[in-house]
Amino acid sequence: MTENMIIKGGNQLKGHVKIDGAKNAVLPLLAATLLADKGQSHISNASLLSDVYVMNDVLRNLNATVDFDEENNEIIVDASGELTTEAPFELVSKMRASIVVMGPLLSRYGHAKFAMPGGCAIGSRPIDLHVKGFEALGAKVTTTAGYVEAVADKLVGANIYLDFPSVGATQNIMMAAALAEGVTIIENVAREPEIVDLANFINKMGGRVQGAGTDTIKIRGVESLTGTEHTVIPDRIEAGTFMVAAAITEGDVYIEDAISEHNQPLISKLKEMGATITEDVSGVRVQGSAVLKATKARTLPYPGFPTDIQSPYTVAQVLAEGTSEMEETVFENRFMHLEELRRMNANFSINGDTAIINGPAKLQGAAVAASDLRSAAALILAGLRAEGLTKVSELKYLDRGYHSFEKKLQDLGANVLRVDVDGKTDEELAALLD
Ligand SMILES: CC(=O)N[C@H]1[C@@H](OP(=O)(O)OP(=O)(O)OC[C@H]2O[C@@H](n3ccc(=O)[nH]c3=O)[C@H](O)[C@@H]2O)O[C@H](CO)[C@@H](O)[C@@H]1O
Ligand SMILES: C=C(OP(=O)(O)O)C(=O)O
Repeated sequence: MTENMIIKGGNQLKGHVKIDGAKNAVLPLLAATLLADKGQSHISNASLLSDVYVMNDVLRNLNATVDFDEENNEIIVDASGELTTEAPFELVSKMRASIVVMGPLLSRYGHAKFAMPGGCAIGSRPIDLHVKGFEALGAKVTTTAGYVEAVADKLVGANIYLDFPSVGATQNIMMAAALAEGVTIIENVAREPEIVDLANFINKMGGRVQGAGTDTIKIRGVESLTGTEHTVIPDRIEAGTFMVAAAITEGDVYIEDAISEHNQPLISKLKEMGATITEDVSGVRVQGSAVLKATKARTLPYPGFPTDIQSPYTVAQVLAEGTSEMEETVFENRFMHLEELRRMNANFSINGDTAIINGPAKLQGAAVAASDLRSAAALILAGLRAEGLTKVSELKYLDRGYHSFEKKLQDLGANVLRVDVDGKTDEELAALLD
């Protein structure tokens, strides 16, 4: 069976969509549950994403008990028994974010051995900053035969400066320091909302983390941590994806649970394009305009324009009148979706880390393949504005970060279906959408 998303463009999106819990928040929260040697952790608003299932398996493989109540989006983790401290290649290779499990294991047991995560389609993804942090806390870190191993008799608080505000390194070091002796100060840390969510969780467990959301985090190590209850923050990238969907279809969509403060760069860029955006405490309403204006944007760590919304947003730039620019400064290979969009009639050139996009393109439906989760979303958005049939393959990427994406789009009036395309002609597929 080969599933594709098939789309016939032209419909304006109208109505109301509710955002799920953030992938990039729930994954480190699940890792942090391993810090608790007492009690259970109850994580609610956990989205049914393939990455979440993989992280649950990573925890189970380490000997934690994990129950996923899918009806209620709640994950209950009991890590109070003895855990193992090694994660094999088969699991780590499924999801590089599993590396954030090292910090909690090192903190609690003074040992963690993990298969080195490789790069991925969006770029090389080293872990030197994670390692530097572990070493500063007193661990000896070695890399042999594809595994990275950290060992410490005792972790002791330290001052650490990150050369780049890496999200994963900030999380890993924060968790490693949670049970270390004394005070750790990490400077030039990532300031993403998901970092704040993790700090709040550790503090509810009995930890002492200050400053999350600023560029310096201070952690006072404690003796032990206890499982607690926590609700995952809404996914700002899923919210942003629906904001773009509304803007490019001249739609009118209320995105419930979108926290506008978490999406300011995107909101301001969509307004610059001509969209009308109204923010309130429960969500964000986006009304698209008939003509989109060209913009220039550059991805940066938070609170800059997020790299994860870059691919969906460039679809709006492809459709905008005039010459737009997108500079990608975080990952070196994150324009793969544009090459697929070229097959749908997008007009652009790439100069180093900048895409120069000439619009407005009159998009034509085509068969296109996703190469990472945000390119999957971007190609589906492009299909919403393309003439004729668009077929997006490699949906395994989409499932990493978007739950029920097609259902949510259908509810907003999009002509989209997720179907097994094996043995079906384009005419047969197009007929399914009529
Ligand atoms: C699960 C999760 O939360 N994933 C997010 C997280 O990934 P992740 O935590 O992997 O991203 P980082 O912030 O660490 O990476 C950003 C940049 O720093 C570089 N780097 C990182 C670590 C390191 O030790 N050395 C180093 O050079 C990376 O190669 C990359 O160029 O933040 C990214 C940047 O916002 C997002 O795109 C991902 O969606
Ligand atoms: C790049 C992403 O995730 P990950 O770091 O898990 O690959 C993303 O969410 O867009």
